[in-house]
Amino acid sequence: MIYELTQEFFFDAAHTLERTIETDSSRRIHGHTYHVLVSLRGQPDPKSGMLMDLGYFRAALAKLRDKLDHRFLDEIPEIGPATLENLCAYVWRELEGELPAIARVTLERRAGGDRCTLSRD
Ligand SMILES: Nc1nc2c(c(=O)[nH]1)N=C([C@H](O)[C@H](O)COP(=O)(O)OP(=O)(O)OP(=O)(O)O)CN2
Ligand SMILES: [Zn+2]
Repeated sequence: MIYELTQEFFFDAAHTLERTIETDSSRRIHGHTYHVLVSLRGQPDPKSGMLMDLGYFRAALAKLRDKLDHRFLDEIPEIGPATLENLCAYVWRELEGELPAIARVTLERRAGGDRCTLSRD
C-alpha cells in the first residue's frame, strides 16, 4: 500500500498563445484562473506518522505561487509557451528539489473544463 498526500492552490495569470485555431483570441493577452494540485507519494515516517508535514508542503507551494500569481506567463522563459502541459512540467521542475516525493501535478482551468496531469510511473 502507498499513500498520496495532496495540496491544492490557485493562481491568476495572463498569457498569449500561438495556435492554428482561434488564432486571434489566443494571440491577444488574456487571463485564466489556474488550479494546481500537487501530490506526494510514499510511506509516512513511523515516528511522526507523516509523509511530509503539511506545513513544509504548503510553504513550498506558497513560494511557487508567488512566482506565478498575477504574472504575465510569456515573461517566464522557463515555461515556454504557457500551455497546461508546459505549466505542469514547470511546476514539477520548480518543486522537485524541495519535494522529492512529488508524484503527480495537475493543472486545471475549471471555467473551461480543461485539465492536464503529469505523473511518474
Ligand atoms: N493542449 C492544449 N491546448 C490548448 C491550451 C493548452 O494549454 N493545452 N490552451 C489554450 C489557450 O490557453 C486558450 O486560451 C484556451 O482556449 P479556450 O479553450 O478556447 O478557452 P477560452 O480562453 O476561450 O475560455 P476559458 O473559459 O477562459 O478557458 C488553447 N489550447
Ligand atoms: Zn489562454
